[in-house]
Amino acid sequence: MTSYQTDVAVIGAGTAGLAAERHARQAGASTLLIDPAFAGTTCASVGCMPSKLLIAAADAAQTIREGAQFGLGAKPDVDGAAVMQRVRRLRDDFVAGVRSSIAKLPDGVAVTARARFDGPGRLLLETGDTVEARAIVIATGSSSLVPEAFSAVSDLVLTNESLFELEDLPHSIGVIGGGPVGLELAQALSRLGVDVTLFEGSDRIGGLPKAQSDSLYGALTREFPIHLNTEAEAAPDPDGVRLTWPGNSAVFERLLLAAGRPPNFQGLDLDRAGIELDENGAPVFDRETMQCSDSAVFIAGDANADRPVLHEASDEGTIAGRNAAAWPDVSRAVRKVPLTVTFTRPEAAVIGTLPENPDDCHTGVVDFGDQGRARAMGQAHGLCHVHATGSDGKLSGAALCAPGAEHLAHLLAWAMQCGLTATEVLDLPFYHPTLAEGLQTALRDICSQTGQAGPWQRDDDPLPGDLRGASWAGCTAF
Ligand SMILES: Cc1cc2nc3c(=O)[nH]c(=O)nc-3n(C[C@H](O)[C@H](O)[C@H](O)COP(=O)(O)OP(=O)(O)OC[C@H]3O[C@@H](n4cnc5c(N)ncnc54)[C@H](O)[C@@H]3O)c2cc1C
Ligand SMILES: NC(=O)c1ccc[n+]([C@@H]2O[C@H](COP(=O)([O-])OP(=O)(O)OC[C@H]3O[C@@H](n4cnc5c(N)ncnc54)[C@H](O)[C@@H]3O)[C@@H](O)[C@H]2O)c1
Repeated sequence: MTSYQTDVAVIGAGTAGLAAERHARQAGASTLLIDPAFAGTTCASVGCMPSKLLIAAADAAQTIREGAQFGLGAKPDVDGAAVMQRVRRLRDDFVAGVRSSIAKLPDGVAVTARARFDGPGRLLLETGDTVEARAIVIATGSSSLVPEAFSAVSDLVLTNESLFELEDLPHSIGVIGGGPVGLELAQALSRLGVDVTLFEGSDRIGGLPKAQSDSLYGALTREFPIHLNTEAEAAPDPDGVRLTWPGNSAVFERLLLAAGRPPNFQGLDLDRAGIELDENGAPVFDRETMQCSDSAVFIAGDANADRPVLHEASDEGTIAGRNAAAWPDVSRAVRKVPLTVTFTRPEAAVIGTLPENPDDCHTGVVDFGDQGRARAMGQAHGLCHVHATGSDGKLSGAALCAPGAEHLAHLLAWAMQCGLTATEVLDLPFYHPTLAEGLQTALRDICSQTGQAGPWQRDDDPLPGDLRGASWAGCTAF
């Protein structure tokens, strides 16, 4: 048995945990990074990267399929086994990259074990070893929810952990859950020739506002059926899984569960950590310090379920690691403008803060069904709302369903983080003909609502490109 003593112990070697350990060590603390597998992060192994690899194959198939509208005749001939092989081959490269950085950790930092709390500042490892730490970072990530209702068909159930291991694509699949995971994978599989039906228990998909959810629903249901407000029941069938829902039933070869990803708290014995837990048993924490109450415990990444996306896991790990090393001198970080992108086609994105009451803000609208570049590309579909507050029309939030939304979302997030108003963004260059040009429509809309003149209408109009008078001209983020 080993009794480890360290300044900072980090539980979980995912994106958040790796960042936390690195930053605690760089701040001069002794560190331990504890993980049962060091599998190379959820993102690289079973999350962001393999899903985007599958989507890339689906995009290639769809480009061929959509050739007809341009006068091109061809049909995709999908070799499912080859598709899955490429997904795994490139995925393994990404994982190898993460593992090689783990291998470069200083000797003795990485400890292979599952950890649980044994008291404030104390961990018990499944190996029987113990850890005493001045501060502890919880970075245990999240896992697919597998509702009890699907236990009778568990041998045919897939999650993001098993899907990418398939040797070949199934003929048909029922997808449970219309969040980002379900939508991205359902559309990719459908475009690769799998017969897909998706079931979403609520009236919206992608966690989007109603208008963008409706717009995305309209685009996706041209490709595969989506049943909203529907929780299907599953039963074994000689040919696979029988799903039954009001008024209907169908048999699928496989079932993909994408019903949410609760934090990995099982077996962590959080009640022994000496921290305050909320009514769901999750640690109460501060988003700007990642500190749990006023304790020496910090929580980062999907484990805190606050902003469960990759770049936030990395940022939160950084904040948690630095503060764990400095504890009790904890500093507050300024968090970035929230940004999420769902890689469906069209993509969906949410940026900043959306208004609870539309009357509280100015809202500019762009209909991508009538946008020049989108029409030229044969992808004219989508709806974008840009919100602004105050009499000056400062951008505060946006929701997009649009072709190229992954890029448009970044432009809007960067503008929001720089504190720009609609009229200031309109002073920036917009190339023609681009999808970004579409945003001008929404921005002008906001200008007309605030009474702020857009460029070319002001008495003191600067010459195009002369930004010296703009309030953000000294913005250090650029
Ligand atoms: C299919 C899919 C696609 C996604 N696509 C995107 C995307 O395109 N863009 C994006 O931004 N985000 C995406 N995400 C989300 C993103 O992957 C996560 O937000 C991110 O990986 C979370 O990192 P993490 O460090 O919190 O968790 P993880 O990387 O999951 O790390 C947690 C670690 O904790 C370890 N652990 C758990 N319990 C214990 C314990 N008791 N003791 C020791 N170790 C423990 C685990 O073994 C694991 O190594 C996707 C997620 C999925 C599932
Ligand atoms: N592109 C990206 O950035 C990306 C991609 C994938 C995942 N992620 C991250 O992973 C997180 C988890 O995504 P997710 O899609 O797994 O979860 P989610 O919680 O976002 O969505 C799950 C959906 O399943 C539905 N649901 C739950 N039980 C159901 C049932 N029995 N029948 C029908 N519907 C049911 C819920 O109503 C919900 O809409 C996301 O919040 C996101 O942050 C990000």
